Amino acid sequence: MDSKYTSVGREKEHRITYDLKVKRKKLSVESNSKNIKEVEQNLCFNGLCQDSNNKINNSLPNDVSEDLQEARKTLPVYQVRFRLLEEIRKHNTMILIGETGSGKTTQIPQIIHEHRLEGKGCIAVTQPRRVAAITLAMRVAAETNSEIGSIVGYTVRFEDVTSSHTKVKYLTDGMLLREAMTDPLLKKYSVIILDEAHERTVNTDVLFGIVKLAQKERDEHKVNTLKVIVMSATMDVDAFRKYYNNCPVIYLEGRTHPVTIYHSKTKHEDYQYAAVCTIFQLHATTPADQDFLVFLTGQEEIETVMSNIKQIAKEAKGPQIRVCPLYAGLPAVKQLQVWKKTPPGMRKIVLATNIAEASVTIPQIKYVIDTGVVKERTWCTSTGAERLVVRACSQAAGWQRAGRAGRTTAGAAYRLYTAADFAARQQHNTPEIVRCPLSSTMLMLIATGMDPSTFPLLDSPPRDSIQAALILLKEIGAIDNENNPKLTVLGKKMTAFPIDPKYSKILLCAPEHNCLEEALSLVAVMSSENVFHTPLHKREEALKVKQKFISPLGDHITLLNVYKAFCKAPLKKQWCRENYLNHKNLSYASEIRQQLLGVCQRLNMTVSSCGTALDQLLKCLLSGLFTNCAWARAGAGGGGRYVTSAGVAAMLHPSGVLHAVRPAPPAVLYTELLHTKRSYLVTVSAIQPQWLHQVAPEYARRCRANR
Ligand SMILES: Nc1ncnc2c1ncn2[C@@H]1O[C@H](COP(=O)(O)OP(=O)(O)OP(=O)(O)O)[C@@H](O)[C@H]1O
Repeated sequence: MDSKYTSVGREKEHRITYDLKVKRKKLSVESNSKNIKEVEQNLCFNGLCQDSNNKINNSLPNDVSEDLQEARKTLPVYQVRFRLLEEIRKHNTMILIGETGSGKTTQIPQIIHEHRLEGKGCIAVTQPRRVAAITLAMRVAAETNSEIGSIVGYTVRFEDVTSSHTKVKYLTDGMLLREAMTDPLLKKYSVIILDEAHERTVNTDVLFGIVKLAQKERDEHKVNTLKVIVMSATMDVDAFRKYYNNCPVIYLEGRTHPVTIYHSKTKHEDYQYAAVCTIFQLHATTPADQDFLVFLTGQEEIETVMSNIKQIAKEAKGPQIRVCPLYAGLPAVKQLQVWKKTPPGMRKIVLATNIAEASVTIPQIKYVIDTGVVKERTWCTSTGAERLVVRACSQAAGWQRAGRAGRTTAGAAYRLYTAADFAARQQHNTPEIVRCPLSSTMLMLIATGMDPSTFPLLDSPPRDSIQAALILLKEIGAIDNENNPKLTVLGKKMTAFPIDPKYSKILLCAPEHNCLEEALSLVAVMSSENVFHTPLHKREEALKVKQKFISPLGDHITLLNVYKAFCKAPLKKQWCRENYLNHKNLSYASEIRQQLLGVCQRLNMTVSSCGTALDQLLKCLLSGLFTNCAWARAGAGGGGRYVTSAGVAAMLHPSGVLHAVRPAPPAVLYTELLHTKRSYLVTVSAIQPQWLHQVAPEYARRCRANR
């Protein structure tokens, strides 16, 4: 037993101390054996089995009523609200651990507000993902019987649904960071709840430091006290506790509904195939009102599995199926369709990336199918190359995924990997801050008046990453120097845009090139996902159709042509289908454009068009992306081989329009450097080498000297 930890238990209303690790093990208790047996019989040909050690269960009643108020009362957090309030009153910082679905995110802010603990201030609850922030706010508004945006609201990128009356605000961690740029002490808030701390997104990691410093400074200057609550079901408690000066850890026991966990008996070579098999095995044997949630790695994979399901469903036994995709690049309206009830007799199958992994409740999900993989972007500081890797997710992610079942009724999670595989996985997520480019983060830190070299981070990123980010910011003119950086006038304007600083630089330079109309469209499309849809079986046809959009200047102008044609098309969905374009991604781009235009208007920028003078647009692109130049390699036989300004040998990506052009242009501008088996330049345009001297003379001189 360790006196560091406090447990507030449903059955134990008095304070007890536990060693958390022992406690977590104790949660894995015996399950309902009848249930397991039935499932085993139905699924035996897929090699799935029940693992009696990895089952979440509890002794709570299973009688969730339709009435929201009654439902609240059954949640473990609600049961211990008075003890919890006492702890919150007593401590200004605390860590709160509680099972998935126990009511941390929906109940704690409400309980604080019901007892007016926030005083004149507001309660902020941060979420790593926008879909979680929106749906949680909607749920809590419904529970408090208030209109969304009044007492309970949300703020996510490009959308603020709050008012002066808002007391409980769900917001993405990125949005709270943006608020910190104008008010580093976050004075508006008296309570900040940092939820899903285990996710370790770069924004959450920075926020940990921002609130820690804000709290200290507010204490020192006797500004209203800031209470900080760090929450998760699966976090690395010891590391966090140390970071927050040995603050108390409150452990909340119990969950409302049990979740039984099954592991595959054997390893699956093809997890997509295993997922589809599992879906149809369950589909044939379970009632229609029990929905499925399947975790996959990305949009393309989701679309492939979706089309497989639709194909097989035509002949499969079982109820009618509605398949709903859920991934970050999906327009907000489409994401929220996942929460729409299906008509009686129809089963919903949600195919999601890890954006549905934490925080969200999709009410009818009974079964979670966890492929156990995640797609992660990693980045190389020295070359600027990004790598997209599909890798095994952490144990914490596995627990979170399982926790999406058992929210409104008992559920089960089918892990398409073995128990031994699970046991061998890393316990916690690798912090994003150690593997991603930091220019946006550094810009935000500098904007809040922090010194990047002394800023307290839970895990420090490699020194090279910080240095590379500062050099880039200096080069694009956002800061005055790298050692004691201050924002320039341009840098200050860049912070108004919630996008990569290279992209905001493009927009800010656009008026002088007379091309803000086009730059907005292009930046919006580049901020969305791939707009081309090239099905394998119709590849030739799709490529033929693409010809009508192609510009000899390269991929950027081709993308612009697509976007312009999309805007003009009257029947957009049908038009996209006929032209092998992704309707969802183009609609999302149009949403982003609208929001970016709003920022430009607030900054009084002149929105004009360069018409056919597309050189102007390319020069403007270069003003933000000049560090992304590459030169044709001498003696490479004009075969599309290039070397980047960082000295990386790379080829034009075969999907690009310049790939087949001979002779290959002497100099190009690229959006992305991607490493797979080889290094590729992705989304490329031809440029005139002298343009670089015009838009970034200092950088051009250095490049020439290095070449
Ligand atoms: N949109 C919703 N529809 C139906 N029930 C909901 C919804 N949101 C929350 N609930 C109910 O409230 C419970 C508590 O949800 P809450 O998000 O507060 O839990 P949590 O402890 O924060 O979980 P997690 O750690 O997974 O984020 C859910 O298990 C579910 O029963």
